Formats: sequence, structure tokens, C-alpha cells
Amino acid sequence: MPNFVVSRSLSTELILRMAMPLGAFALALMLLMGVLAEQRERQFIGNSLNGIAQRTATTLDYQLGERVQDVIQLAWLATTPDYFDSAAARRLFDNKLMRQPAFAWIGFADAQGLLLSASNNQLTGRSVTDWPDFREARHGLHVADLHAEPLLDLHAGSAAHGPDSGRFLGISQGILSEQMALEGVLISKVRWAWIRELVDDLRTGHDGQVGLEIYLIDRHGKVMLVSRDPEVQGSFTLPASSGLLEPGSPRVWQEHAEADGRRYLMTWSAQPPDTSLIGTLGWRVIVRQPAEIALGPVRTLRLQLGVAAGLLTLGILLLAWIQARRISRPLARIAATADAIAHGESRSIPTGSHLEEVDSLARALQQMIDSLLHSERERSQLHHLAHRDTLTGLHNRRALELQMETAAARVGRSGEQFVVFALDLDGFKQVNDTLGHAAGDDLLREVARRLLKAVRREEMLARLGGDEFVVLMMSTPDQLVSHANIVAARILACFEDGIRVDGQTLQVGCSIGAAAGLQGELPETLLPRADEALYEAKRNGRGRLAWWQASS
Ligand SMILES: Nc1nc2c(ncn2[C@@H]2O[C@H](COP(=O)(O)OP(=O)(O)OP(=O)(O)O)[C@@H](O)[C@H]2O)c(=O)[nH]1
Repeated sequence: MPNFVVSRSLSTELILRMAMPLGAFALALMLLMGVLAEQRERQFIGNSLNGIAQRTATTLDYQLGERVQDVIQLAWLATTPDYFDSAAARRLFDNKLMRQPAFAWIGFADAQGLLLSASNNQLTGRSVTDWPDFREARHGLHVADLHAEPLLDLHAGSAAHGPDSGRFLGISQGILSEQMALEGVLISKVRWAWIRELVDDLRTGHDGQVGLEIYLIDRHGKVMLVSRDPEVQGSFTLPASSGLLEPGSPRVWQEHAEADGRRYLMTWSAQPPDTSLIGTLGWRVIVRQPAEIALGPVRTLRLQLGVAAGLLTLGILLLAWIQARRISRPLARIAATADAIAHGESRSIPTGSHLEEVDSLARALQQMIDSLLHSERERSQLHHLAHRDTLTGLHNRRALELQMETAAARVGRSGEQFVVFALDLDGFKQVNDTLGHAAGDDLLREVARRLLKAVRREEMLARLGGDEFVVLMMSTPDQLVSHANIVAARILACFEDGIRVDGQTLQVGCSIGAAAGLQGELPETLLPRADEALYEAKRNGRGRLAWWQASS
């Protein structure tokens, strides 16, 4: 049966040696690529969140700037000091409120702080000297940060009743005469709800940005406005030591854990320049998104890389297995063929593996087998020559001696006994003398053939030389003589009808001397006794069997 153990272990060895380092290298590479890709992906996500913060800040700055321009343009309309103390001014303010929903109220106060005219006639005739909008704007433009103004009973839509009700920004512009004397102050109140709408629009305008939250922070780090999905829960605290609001902070985003355990990706707008409006106000915009949502693409990337790494490893294993099989298979075939040859089959070691070393091995093995077979044939021929009689092909004297030794050992174990026949032809010399040596040889060969038929397979027939033959046989003590007599009778019968040589039938006989051994007697001691009995058979008339007698 072919033995594939070597090739199997070779396959495993090859797979281990090829796949392991390659697999480890590929995995390390994938890991490195994964880390780099993840870093880039995080950077991309953080930057895109930061873009939202930047856009929010820029938009707020732009929109507030526009409202400032509105107020300045209104102030420029005051061609005469009396202009704002007129129905025309009131219509102008009402009209502005209608066209620009950012404004909740617009009014004009004279240099003493008395409101001469106002949109919807609200608060007309009241003094606003205690309003910062009035006080701070006496020398030019003033923007008042978020503040409450309970005096204003507004009807600016539903937002006015919400959390932003009564909360405003103030934009006011002092109006000076040519002599730089204060003639009055144009005051406007911008609805905080309008700011919220702007921020909400910016937040919801980003497709796919689920869970986005935008925070507006004032110059003191206080949260002024929270824009997020009403269903979203979660606390918000400004990161204390992040340098979040520090000017020139190099970081624009970070992962941040809230006290409630929720993790967020948080980013903030760059510090606005003091020349900008929200820079003057010191506003900052913070945008955050739950980390599990924001970093979703990172998780997907990790999963994809994991699957890719798995597939790559499998691919490497498969390739290694194919290569290992390609190398080990021809070796297994060589081993199987060598095994078959060892069990006697006539086969050739297979070549053609396309692997130079394996084919060299196959050729070398074939040469070795050829050489061994050649030596074996020679040895066998030599053995044949040494143990066979060249004329008849029967065992020779040397083979008989060896057989006797082997038989002696066997008899010792089985309890059998020997009989040795010494055979000598009668009248052979005359054949030689009359017909020649070659005819004598022919006769000897024919005699040998007949004797072989007369003895059984387990009985050994040998030619000692000339016309002398020996038969060695074994049997149990009680059957020894009777068996020997039967064999002797068959031998003598071979000569009864004469032997045909050279077209002539020759009358040649055979005399047999037989010696039977006792228990433990070796056959070599029996051969001289058989010779003695042969002599007796010749003396008593030839063509017969004579048993050795102790007294003979
Ligand atoms: N043709 C041939 N003759 C051989 C060979 N070896 C021996 N002889 C001859 O065989 C003869 C044997 O002699 P014997 O046994 O005395 O002859 P025989 O006529 O059988 O005499 P008895 O045994 O007394 O009957 C001799 O003449 C040998 O020369 C051989 O290989 N071939």
C-alpha cells in the first residue's frame, strides 16, 4: 500500500513555511493600512464636521452683518433731525419689519433718549436712556449681545412664544449732526428666534448628518443656543482643558466623553477675527455628533478591512496549499512507485513533474533501482551457477549439501527422518563409448527429466557428477521405508522402456542404494551408507534397490 505520510507532512510543512510568514506579513500590512486608513477617515469626518461649524459661524457673521447694514441704511435716511419724528418714519420701520423677519422692533430715540417713533407704534413716547442700545450707540454703531427685553410685547409669530420669546440682539446706530452733536439713536431689536432658525437650517441642511448638534457659545463660554433634534437626549459640557476656545488652537476636533457616558465627536469654529461681527461679540460655534454615528464609516472601514484581511489570508493559504501539493504530489508518486517496486511490481519511477530537483531525484532513484536489479540478476545467476548442475539443470553437490543442512535443522524440530538414495546408471559408459560423449550428455539430460517426474516436489534430486544422482527425502518414522520404496519403484520404472537418444532406444538401467536415518541422524552420515548399499545393488545384479544394513 502506498505510503503518503511523508508527502502529507511535507505539504503541511510547506504550507506552514509558505503561508505563515506570508500571512503574517499580509496581516501586518493590512493592519498598518487599516490604522492609516482609519486615521484618514477620522480626519476626514472631523474635518467635515468642522466645515459645518465654520459655515455656521460664517453664515451668522454674514447675516448679522447684513442686518447691521440694514440699520446703517435706515439711519442714513435721516436727512433732517425731524424725519424720524414722523408718520413716514413709522411706515418705514413697519415696512422694514415686514420685509426682514429678523427684526422684531425698530425705533428712533432723540438725543435725550425719548422714543419719537417705533414700528407698530410700540413703546413710542417712552424713555430708553437705561438701554445699552441707546447709551453705547451715542457715538456710532453698537451691537448689543443677547439680552432680554420684557418691555417689548411682540407679535412675531409662534417663535415669540417659545424659549426665545423676549430675547434679542440689539443693533443701534447713533445719528450725529454735521457739528458732531448727537441728534438721536436708531435702535433695532433682532429676534433671537431668527438666529435659531438660521442655525436650525444650517444643521438640518446637511444630508446624512444624523444626530448633529450645534451650540452657540458666548464670549464667557456660556451656551446661548442649542440646535438639535428635539428627540435627542444627552448633556453638554464644554471640555475644560481642551483649549477649545483658545485662540490659535491647532486642534479643530476631538473625541469627547460626556458625564453620562455618551461619546461624541466634537468640533468648533476657528477663532473669528475681531474685525468680524461675531468676533467682536466673541461668539463661537461648537458642532458635535454622537461618536457611534460620526464614526460609523470608520467601523464599516474596519469591517471591510477585516473581511479583506480574512480573504487575503484564505487566498494565501489556498495558494500555499496548491503550491505545496504541486511540490509534494510528484514526491508522493515517486514514493508510491518505489513502494510498489519494493513489493515486486515492475514500474518506472515517474518523471515530468516540471520541478528540476524532483525530476533529478526520480532519475537518480531509477538509476539506483536499475543498478540494484542488475546486481540482483547477476547475483541470482551466480547463485544458479554455483548451485546447479550445468548439464541437467538439477541441483549439484553444493546445493545438496546446503539442503541437507537446512533439512537437518527442520527434522530436529518436526521429528521426521531422512532417507538418502544414491543412484548410478547401469551401462552408461558403453553409450559414451559407442555413441559418443554428446549422446551420453543427451542421455543424462533425459534421465534427469524422468527422475524429476518420478520424485515429489518436496524431495530433492541432485546430480553429483558423471552418471551419479542423489535423492534426499523425509518422512515420519513409521512411513519412511514404505514411502522410500514407492519412490524407488517409480525411479526404476523410468528405465523400463529404454531411453531414446539419437534415434536409438538405449537400454540403460539404474541401481539404487538407500540409507534411512534414525532419530537425530544427519543426512551427511547417510550418503556414504547409501553408496555402500548402491555397491551392494550393483553387486547383486544392478537395476534394483538395496537398503543399507548395519552389518553390510
Ligand atoms: N557423456 C558424459 N559422460 C560422462 C560425464 N561424466 C562422466 N562421464 C563418463 O561416465 C562414465 C561413468 O562410468 P561408469 O559409471 O563406470 O560406467 P557404467 O557403464 O555405468 O558402469 P557401472 O556403473 O559399473 O554400470 C565414464 O566413462 C565417464 O567418463 C559427462 O558429463 N558426460
